Amino acid sequence: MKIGLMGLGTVGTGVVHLINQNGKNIEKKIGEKIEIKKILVKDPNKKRTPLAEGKITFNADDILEDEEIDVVVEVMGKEHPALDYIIKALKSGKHVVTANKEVIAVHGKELIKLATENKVSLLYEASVGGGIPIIRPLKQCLAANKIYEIKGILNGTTNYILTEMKEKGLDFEEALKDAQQKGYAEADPTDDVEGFDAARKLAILCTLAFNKFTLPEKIYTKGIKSISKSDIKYAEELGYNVKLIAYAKIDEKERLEAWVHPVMIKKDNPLSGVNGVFNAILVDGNAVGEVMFYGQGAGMMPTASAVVADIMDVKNHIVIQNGCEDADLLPIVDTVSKYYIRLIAFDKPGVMSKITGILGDKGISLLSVVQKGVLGDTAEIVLITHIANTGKVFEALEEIQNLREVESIESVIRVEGE
Ligand SMILES: NC(=O)C1=CN([C@@H]2O[C@H](COP(=O)(O)OP(=O)(O)OC[C@H]3O[C@@H](n4cnc5c(N)ncnc54)[C@H](OP(=O)(O)O)[C@@H]3O)[C@@H](O)[C@H]2O)C=CC1
Ligand SMILES: N[C@@H](CC=O)C(=O)O
Ligand code: NA
Repeated sequence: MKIGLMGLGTVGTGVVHLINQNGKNIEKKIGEKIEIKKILVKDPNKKRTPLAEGKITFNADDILEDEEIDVVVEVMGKEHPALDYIIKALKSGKHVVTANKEVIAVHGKELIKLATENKVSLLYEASVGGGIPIIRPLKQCLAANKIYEIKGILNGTTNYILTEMKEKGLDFEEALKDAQQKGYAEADPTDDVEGFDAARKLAILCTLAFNKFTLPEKIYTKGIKSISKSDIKYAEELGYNVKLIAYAKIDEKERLEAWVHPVMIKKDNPLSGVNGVFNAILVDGNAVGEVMFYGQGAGMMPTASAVVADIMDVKNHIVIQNGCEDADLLPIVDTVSKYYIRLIAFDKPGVMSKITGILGDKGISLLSVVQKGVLGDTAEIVLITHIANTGKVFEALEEIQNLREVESIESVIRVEGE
C-alpha cells in the first residue's frame, strides 16, 4: 500500500515513526506493507525526521497525481487547502484518512457522498478524541442503539490547562504555552481555548450518534478564557472540578440540545477525574446503557495510533453511509442548568439585595451566596443558582452587569447535577 502523507508536523511525524516502529506487525495483520512514498510540507527550512529523507515534496500534485499512491493521509489541518486536496484525492479514486475536524465537521456529509460515489474510504478516527476509539464505536459497535446523550471532555489542550492551573498553580498563559510545546494545541490555539475545536468534534459526534447535522458555529460555545485560578479554587472548596464539557442530547421531539461550556463537575463524577491531556466521552444508548471512552485526546503518538489504524483499515471500509438530516437545534436560552457566577462588586450596603432581587425577579433561586473577601473598595461574590432557565440567567446577568454597584462579572460556569 503506497501512502501520500500531507503534513509532517506533530501528527505526521508520529505517523512516520509508528509505521517505521510497528511496520512488521502491521504487515502481518493486513497482509501488505505500508510504504510512505511522498510527504507534503510547506516550509523548506524546517528540520525533518531522517525517516522522511528523499520523500519530501512542496507540491500537492506530486501526491494527488501519482497513480501508484492508493491512500492520501491528510494531517495538515485548517480547512483550506486540505479540503481541496481531499476532494481531489477522492475523485481520483484514492482512499483518504484525515485527522481534520475542521473539514469533517463542516464538509463530512458531502465528502462521505463523494467517497461512496468513487468507491473509496474516508476515515477520520483521529478527528475526535485523538487516540481514543470513538468514531468507529459509534458507527459500528453501538449502531444498534438509539443514542440519547453524549457528554465529554473533547479537547486535550484545555483539559491540560485546567489541570495544570489546579495542580501546579500555573497561570493560564504558562499552561497554554506548555500545551503548545507538547504538540497538543491547534495551529491557532484560540480554537482550543475558545471551545471551537470541541464544538467541531461535538458536531461530528452528533452526525454519528443522532444522525443529525449541525454546523459547529451554530453550537453555543463558551471556552475557558475567563476561568481563573480563583474559580478553580472555589470549585474545589465546593466539591467540584471545572471542566470544559461538550454536551449533546436528543429529545422526544428529535430536537438537538448541543453546547460547549465550562462545567463544575462533582468530584465523584467520572469526568471529574479526567486530567491533563486525557479526554473522556460518555455515551448513553437505550440498549447498552452508559459507556465511557477514555484516553489521550491529543499528542503525537496517541493521534498517530488512530491515523495508522485507519490506514490499515481503508480497504475494508469502502464507505456506504446515508447522509444525515439537518438538526433542529434547541436554542441555548431554552436549556436549563445550575450556574456558578463570580462577580466583583463595590463593597456597599444593599449590593447583595439588588443582585438577589434581579435573580428573584427572573424566577432564579440561589443554592448558595458567598462573599469571598474584600479587595480595596470591591468585594468578590460567588453565587450558585438552583436549576434555572439559561435565557433568564443571561437576562439577569445583563441587568446585574449594568448595576452601578457591580464592576464586572468574571465567570459564569454551568454546574453539573440535578
Ligand atoms: N496535534 C494533535 O494532538 C492532534 C491534531 N489533530 C489534527 O491533525 C492535523 C494536524 O495537526 P498537527 O500535526 O498538530 O499540526 P502541525 O501544525 O504540527 O503540522 C501541520 C503540518 O502540515 C503542513 N502544512 C500545513 N499547511 C500546509 C500547506 N498549505 N501545504 C503543505 N503543507 C502544509 C505543515 O508543514 P510545515 O512542517 O512545513 O510547517 C506541517 O508539517 C490537524 O487537523 C489537527 O487538528 C487531531 C488530533 C490530535
Ligand atoms: N488541539 C486538539 C488536538 C486534538 O484534537 C486538542 O487539544 O484536543
Ligand atoms: Na479518536
